[in-house]
Amino acid sequence: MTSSQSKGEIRQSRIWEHFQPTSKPKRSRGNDVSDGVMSGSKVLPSPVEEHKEPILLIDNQFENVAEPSQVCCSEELNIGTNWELKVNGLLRKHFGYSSLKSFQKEALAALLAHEDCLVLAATGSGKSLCFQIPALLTGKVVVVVSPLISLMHDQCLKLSKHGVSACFLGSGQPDSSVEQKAMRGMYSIIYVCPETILRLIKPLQRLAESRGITLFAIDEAHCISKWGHDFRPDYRRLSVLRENFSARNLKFLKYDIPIMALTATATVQVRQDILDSLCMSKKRKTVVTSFFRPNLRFSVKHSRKSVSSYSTDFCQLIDVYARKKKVDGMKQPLVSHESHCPSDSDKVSGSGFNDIQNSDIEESNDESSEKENGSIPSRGRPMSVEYLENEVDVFQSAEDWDVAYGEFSGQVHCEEWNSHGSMETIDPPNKPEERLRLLQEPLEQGLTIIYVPTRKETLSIAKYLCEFGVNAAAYNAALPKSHLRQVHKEFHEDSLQVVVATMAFGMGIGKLNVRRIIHYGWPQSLEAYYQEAGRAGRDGKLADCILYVNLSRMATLLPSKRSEDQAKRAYKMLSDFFRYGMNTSCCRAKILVEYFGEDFGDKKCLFCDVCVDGPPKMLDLKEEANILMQMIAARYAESSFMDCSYDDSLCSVTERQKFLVKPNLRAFVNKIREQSQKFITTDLLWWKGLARIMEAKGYIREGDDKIHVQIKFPEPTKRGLEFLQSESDKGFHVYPEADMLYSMRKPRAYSSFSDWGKGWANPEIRRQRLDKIRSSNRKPRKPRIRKSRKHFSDTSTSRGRISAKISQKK
Ligand SMILES: Nc1ncnc2c1ncn2[C@@H]1O[C@H](COP(=O)(O)OP(=O)(O)OP(=O)(O)O)[C@@H](O)[C@H]1O
Ligand SMILES: [Mg+2]
Repeated sequence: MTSSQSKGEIRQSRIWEHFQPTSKPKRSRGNDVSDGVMSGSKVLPSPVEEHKEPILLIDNQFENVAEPSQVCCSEELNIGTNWELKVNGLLRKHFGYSSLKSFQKEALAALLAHEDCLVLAATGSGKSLCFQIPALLTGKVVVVVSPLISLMHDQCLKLSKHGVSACFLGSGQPDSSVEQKAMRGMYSIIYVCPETILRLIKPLQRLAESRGITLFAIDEAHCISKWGHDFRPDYRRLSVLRENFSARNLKFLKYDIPIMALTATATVQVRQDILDSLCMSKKRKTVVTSFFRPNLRFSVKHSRKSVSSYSTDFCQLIDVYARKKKVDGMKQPLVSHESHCPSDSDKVSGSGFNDIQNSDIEESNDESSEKENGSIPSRGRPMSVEYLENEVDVFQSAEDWDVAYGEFSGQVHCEEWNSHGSMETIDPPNKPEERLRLLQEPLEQGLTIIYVPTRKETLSIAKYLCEFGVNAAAYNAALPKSHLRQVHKEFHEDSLQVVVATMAFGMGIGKLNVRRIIHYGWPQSLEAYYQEAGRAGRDGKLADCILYVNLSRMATLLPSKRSEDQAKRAYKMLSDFFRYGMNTSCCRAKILVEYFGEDFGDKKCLFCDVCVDGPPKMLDLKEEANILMQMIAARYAESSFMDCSYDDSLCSVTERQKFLVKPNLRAFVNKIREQSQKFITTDLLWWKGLARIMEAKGYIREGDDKIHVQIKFPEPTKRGLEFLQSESDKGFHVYPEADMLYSMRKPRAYSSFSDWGKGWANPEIRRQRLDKIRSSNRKPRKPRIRKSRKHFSDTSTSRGRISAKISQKK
C-alpha cells in the first residue's frame, strides 16, 4: 500500500514493508535512495571528502565517552555518496543488523540533506535507529528529547551494550559530572527530558560550535500535542530548538540543525500539531510506515470488572503461569514475588488489598444503566476531583518517573546474539497464509502486562494472581521507587511473569517477549490503547491484546483537572474508543490503523475476534428504528412549535418550560415503553446501541453542547426525518453492537407479563400502571422491576423477540 500525499512529501510504505526481513537487502524502486526516487527530494549530500570514522570508545557506564579533541567539528557532513554502505557497516558492527529498513533509510536521507523529518512508524518498528545511526555516521552529537527517565535509561543501557557512547541528563542522573562531560562533547548521544533541555540551550549552542550537533530528535513526539493522549506541556516549548539552533542565529552553522520527530501513534490532527509546535521547516519530509502490527491478535471481552469476576477473567492466565488452584480461600504461599505485593506499610493511602472497591465510575451525568442492566452499583467513594486524581497516574514531567534500574554494564549480552554474531530478529508473519499458520500455534508463555485504570486495581489484581502462584507484581506511580525499580529489573530479566500496572509502566519498553497485553477497563483513547498494546510481540511472534470491559457501562473520563477544552477532547477520544469496544463487525486492526489515517482498504488482519468469529447476524431493526425516530421527531416538532409560538394563550409557562428541557434518550425510551407494550422490557442499553447506530448513519445527532461518550440528547437530522417519512419497504439491516448483544444475552422475561398485560386494555388500569412506572423511574436505582424478573419467564417480550430474531437467523 503506497500512498503519496502533499505533492509527494509524505510517502506511506507498504503495509508489510517494515516487517520484512532486513537481512536480504531489497531493491525496491520506490524506496531506494540510490535510485534517486526518494520522494523527489534532493536528499543526497554532495560528495565530499572521505568519511572519518567517528570516535567511539567502548567502555563502562559513564566513561563511555569520546575525547573532545578527537571529534569532528566540521559543519559539513563528510559522508560521501556511498553512505548506505557505510551505514550497513556501522549497523553490522554495532547492532548486528545487515541493513536499514526502508523507512529508516528515508529518515536518514532527510537528515543528510539537512531536512527536518517527521517519522510515523508502528510501535517496535525500529524508530530509535533513525536517530542513533546519525551519531555514528557523522561523528557529531545527537540530542534526543524523551519523555521518561526509565526510557532514557533503557536506551542508554542498550547503546552501551552496542558500543555507542550515550548518557541521559536530568534529575534521574546520579552522576553530577555527566552533564558537564556531555556539554564538552564526550557522548555521541545525549538523552534529555524536555524540562532539562530548556535550561541547557546555551551549553548546547557551545556544543554545536565545538563537536557539532547533527540532530535534535524528539522521541514519542505525540506528547507535544494537546490533541494527543499523553500531552506534556513542556514538549510544547521545544520550538526553542528551532529558534536557537538556526543558521540565522548561529553564524557558525551553515544549515539549521535538523529536527526529527518520531512517534508510533499520531492522528492526522496530532501530526499537524507536531509540525507546527516544533516550527518544522516547510521543506521537511514526512516518512510514514504502516501502523499495522501483523502479529497482534486483538479481542474485546465483557467483564463485570469487579473482584468477583477475577476468577473468570484470569483463570486462563493462571493456567498459563501457575496451574495451581486456590483451595477454599487458602492463600498459596508466595514465593519470591512476595516483595512485589507491597506490605501494609507500602500501601498508598486508602488503597490496600482488603479495601478493594469497584472503581468503575460512569460518565458523570449519565443515569445509571445498572438499574436497567442488573450490574452492581459502584461502591466506591463519591466521585470527586481529588478522588480521581489520587487514583490514576497522570504524566506531568519526566522527573516524576525516576524508575531507572540497574547500572550500565558496557557488556554485550550473549543471549541476544546468535552464534554468527548477528542479532536474532524474528520477522513478523507478513503474508495472510503465514499469519493463519501462526494462528494455529499455541501462544508462548512469555510475559504479560495487565493495564488497569486505577492504582487500587494494580494491587488487587497482583495480589489475586500471586495467591494462585503467579509471579506477579503491581506497578503504579504511588508505590515506593525501590519497588518500581525492582519490578523493572525483574521484568527485563524475565524473572517476573505478570506486571499489573497503570499507564505509568512501559512507554517505549523494548522487551521482545511480551506475549499478552491485557487492558482491564476502558483505556482513555485509541492512541493510548495502541501504544500500550504495541508493547506486545516485538519479536514478531503471535501476541494477544485483550480488552476486558464492562459492556453495560460507559467508558469513564478518569483524569480531572482539565480545562473545558481539554475535557471535550478527552470525551471525544473516549467516545472513539467506546465505539471500538462496541464494534462487532469490522476488523479491529482496520479500525485501529484507520484511526491513524492509514487506508487499510478491504484488508483484514484475520486474527482479531471479529475476523475469527465473524460478525453477528444482521437484524432488520426497521420497526425499532422507526419508533425511536418517531418519538424524537415528535418531540422535535413540539419543541420547534413551542419556540415559534409567542401566543401565551397557546400554552402555559410551565408547559413552555417543560419543552425547553431537552429530553434525553432515557426519556424517549420510557415513552416508547409507555406506548408500546412490545418494547416494555427492552433494555435502555439496547436502545443506546441502536441510537449509536442511527447516529453513525446520520439519522440523529447530539443535541447537547457538551460532548458525551455516546449520544445522550438525540435530535433528528434531515436524513433521519426522510428515513421516517420514507414509504419504502426496505428494511433497516444492521449488525447489533456489543452492548446490544450483551443486553440480549440472557432473555429477561416476565412470567407475570401475560397477567399484567391482561389489564392493559383497560384505560384506567393502564393509567395507574404508567403512573407507577413513571414514579419508579423518578426514584433512582430502585430495582423494582428487576426484583420480580427472576420469577417469571415469557418469551413474548421484545427482548425475547429480538433474541429470537437472532437465533432464527443463525
Ligand atoms: N534495521 C533493522 N534490522 C533489524 N531489526 C531492527 C532494525 N532496526 C530496528 N530493529 C529492531 O526493532 C526493535 C525495536 O526498535 P525500537 O525500540 O527502535 O522501536 P520503536 O519503533 O522505537 O518502538 P516504540 O514506538 O515502541 O518506541 C529493536 O529491538 C530491533 O530488534
Ligand atoms: Mg521508540
